[in-house]
Amino acid sequence: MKDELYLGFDFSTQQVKVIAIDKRLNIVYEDGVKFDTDLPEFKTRGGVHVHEDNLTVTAPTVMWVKAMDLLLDKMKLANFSFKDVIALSGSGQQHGSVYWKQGACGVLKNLKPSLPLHEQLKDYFSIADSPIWMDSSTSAQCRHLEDTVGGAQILADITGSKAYERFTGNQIAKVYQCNRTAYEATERISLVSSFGASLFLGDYASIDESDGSGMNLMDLYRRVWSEQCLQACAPDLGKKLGQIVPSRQCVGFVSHYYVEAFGFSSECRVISFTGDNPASLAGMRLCDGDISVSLGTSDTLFLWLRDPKPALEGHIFVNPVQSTDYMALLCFKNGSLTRERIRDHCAEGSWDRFAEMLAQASPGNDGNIGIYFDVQEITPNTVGVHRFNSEDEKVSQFESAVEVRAVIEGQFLAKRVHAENLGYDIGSKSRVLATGGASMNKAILQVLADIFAAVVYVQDVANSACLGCAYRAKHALTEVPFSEVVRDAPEFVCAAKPNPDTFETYNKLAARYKHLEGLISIAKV
Ligand SMILES: O=C(CO)[C@@H](O)[C@H](O)CF
Repeated sequence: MKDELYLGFDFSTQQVKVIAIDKRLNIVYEDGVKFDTDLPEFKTRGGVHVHEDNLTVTAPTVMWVKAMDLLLDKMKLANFSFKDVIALSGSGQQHGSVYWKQGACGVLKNLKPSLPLHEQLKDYFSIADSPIWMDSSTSAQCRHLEDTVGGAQILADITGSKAYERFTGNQIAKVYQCNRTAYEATERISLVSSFGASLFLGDYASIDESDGSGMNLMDLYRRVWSEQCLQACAPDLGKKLGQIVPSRQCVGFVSHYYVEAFGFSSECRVISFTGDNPASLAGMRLCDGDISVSLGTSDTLFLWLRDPKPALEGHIFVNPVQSTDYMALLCFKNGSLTRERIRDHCAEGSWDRFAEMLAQASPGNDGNIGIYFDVQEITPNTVGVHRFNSEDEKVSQFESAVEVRAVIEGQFLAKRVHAENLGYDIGSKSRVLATGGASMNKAILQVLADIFAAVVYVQDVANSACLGCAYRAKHALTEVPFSEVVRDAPEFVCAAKPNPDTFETYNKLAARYKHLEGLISIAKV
């Protein structure tokens, strides 16, 4: 019987990943290409280049293209049945931007199946190194944008967020101001998500409503570009960005390149790509009332919203699977790379040893609190590593087991405190759905359950963004609600139940964390 497959790709910070599902939602293929190890010629660390100013962070655009070449070749070598793919979609790290040079569209439309993508596209990016979400170099552009529209809260009311350094409008403004020639040589500006869709479409793919919400440029409610925001960032920007489309839009069929080079059906549909976090919301089949914690390069916390209240903290995006609804997101830049640094320094690079040490120190860490912002943090906007003893006195170091517990408790206390700022009720019986690399670590999830006083669930797929895109590809070909399409997906598994004996300890620690984080933020300012 002819199979019916759906593909979900994810252009994330550290790798390009893919998941294939069949019509019963079973995962039938999963793979990835890691930038640092599979493409060492680009000399990235964690998939990125941190520049000397320690604020500018980019990734080579053509590295992402070459990773896609390698991934498709791996699938071909594995005899993946491309001909059975009915539809594909994907996601990309949010906020990053790709600058296509004049003439690039012609090359995209006429890709030669005998050559790899990267060889044909490598000369068609007007900016070779894409700014990405870890960049913090555009504070001046953020202030200008907020001043232009009348202030931070007005910008949040228009776009869903106050101005953030990583948001694409501010990044484009910096390109226009600092690299005018390149900006003027740019025919199209894509997000990483719509760039991925363009590779498959063989044409420029439109930006979707959900990922477009993360640019400080889109009117959140009207779903069109805000003219005043566009003009505040750069001239002729609307033309370079193209139109916005719904996140479930079929943007066309795969280009002849994939039909001839890999055996895709010419009837294989390309469904709009979206941001990695909106895609994770889909992959985790979030329901109203759930809270999701994605523990990846960045840690993100997001929830489904019907009635958004844009604020001066966090973000509101259009919901990727129900366009009348929204999603709230908090992003913590110091995520897995910080945990890995302390694992390497304190636990000989071993997660098993890390888990053993986590168990050596008791919940609450005898009142010791660590705040580890190795790089400029987003939530809140400050940087530095700070350790405090039970008397709130700064100390210069912790012994290893305390340091291990402090980094995990500190990161999760931050998530709880900022979620409560957004109105999340810790006492509610919400489910915490965990995903991302660290969600495979039970010891870490037990701390999450205790701090949130909630049961933590996982699904046996860490790549929720890829899975979400495969689900979205299937959903786009139907007229039923997304929840109907994923109804028979494998249930989430309880990974950790909160220990009630820790509730009082963490209530007190959360209050102290909030106070101490406030102190270090003011000190930074
Ligand atoms: O900036 C973020 C969300 O606003 C990050 O989670 C990126 O999407 C990670 F790729």
